Amino acid sequence: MNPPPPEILRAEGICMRAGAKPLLRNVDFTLQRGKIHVIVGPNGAGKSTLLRVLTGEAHPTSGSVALDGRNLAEYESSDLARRRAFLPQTSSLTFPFTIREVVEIGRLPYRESKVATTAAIEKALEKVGLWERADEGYLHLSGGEKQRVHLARILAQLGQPENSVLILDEPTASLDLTFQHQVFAIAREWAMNGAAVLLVLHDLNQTMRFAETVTVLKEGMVTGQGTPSEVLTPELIQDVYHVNAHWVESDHHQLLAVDGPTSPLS
Ligand SMILES: Nc1ncnc2c1ncn2[C@@H]1O[C@H](COP(=O)(O)OP(=O)(O)OP(=O)(O)O)[C@@H](O)[C@H]1O
Repeated sequence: MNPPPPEILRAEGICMRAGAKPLLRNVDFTLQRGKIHVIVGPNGAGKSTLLRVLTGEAHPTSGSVALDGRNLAEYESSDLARRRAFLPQTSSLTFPFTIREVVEIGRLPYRESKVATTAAIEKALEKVGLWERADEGYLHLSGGEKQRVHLARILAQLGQPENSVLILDEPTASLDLTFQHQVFAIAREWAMNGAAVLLVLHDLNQTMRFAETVTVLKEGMVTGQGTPSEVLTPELIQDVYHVNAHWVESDHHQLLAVDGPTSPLS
């Protein structure tokens, strides 16, 4: 059997408005199997809005999103759920579930035996370091622990990695250093197994280190797209974030040294 084509998701000419306010302006975007793509941009640039369009949660005012050449709207919801999973910045859940039960929600798109469900839950919870605590209540967990449970839930939701798109919105925001690295290890592992991984990040150091390709959004428009070292130049950073900064070589990585704002914030 031929391997699937590298491109898995294509968004073309995405425009989104809220009333008269343009949120996204003519955004083009592709995701490749086996690669980590990162979206960066200032607060309010439209990153989360774009993710909601790419997952099919929000409908663009114009433009289209296709997964393996088929418009998202043409997929059965359970088929789509097995193929793309989305971790939003925050997930609200107020019912007194156990950790295991929250992750089990990820298996709803599957018709399978109890044994298979338990195995999938265990595998996902092991990845985020919470298997030992599977029977604890979810509601009393810390913010970072809850986020790890939801990460396990969406990992459990996905089927074959090479047919999957894993989308995480600021996944490291509430995590300590250990679990930040765990999230990147999970993202890398899924990409190595053939998934397309899409992350929204604010940290340009993490972006430089983990992204194969990057899209920079500013005021709903793409202002840069390509490899991190091509795109994240001091000039672009100054234009987008209004700070003077330069990259410094450090052992195996590049680190961003921020010299300060280009002008005082008003
Ligand atoms: N339904 C809506 N109605 C009106 N405005 C909206 C709506 N959804 C988003 N916006 C606005 O669109 C802009 C982009 O929001 P979005 O959440 O996509 O930004 P973001 O780049 O993810 O920001 P952050 O980095 O702060 O998370 C914001 O100004 C937001 O207030």
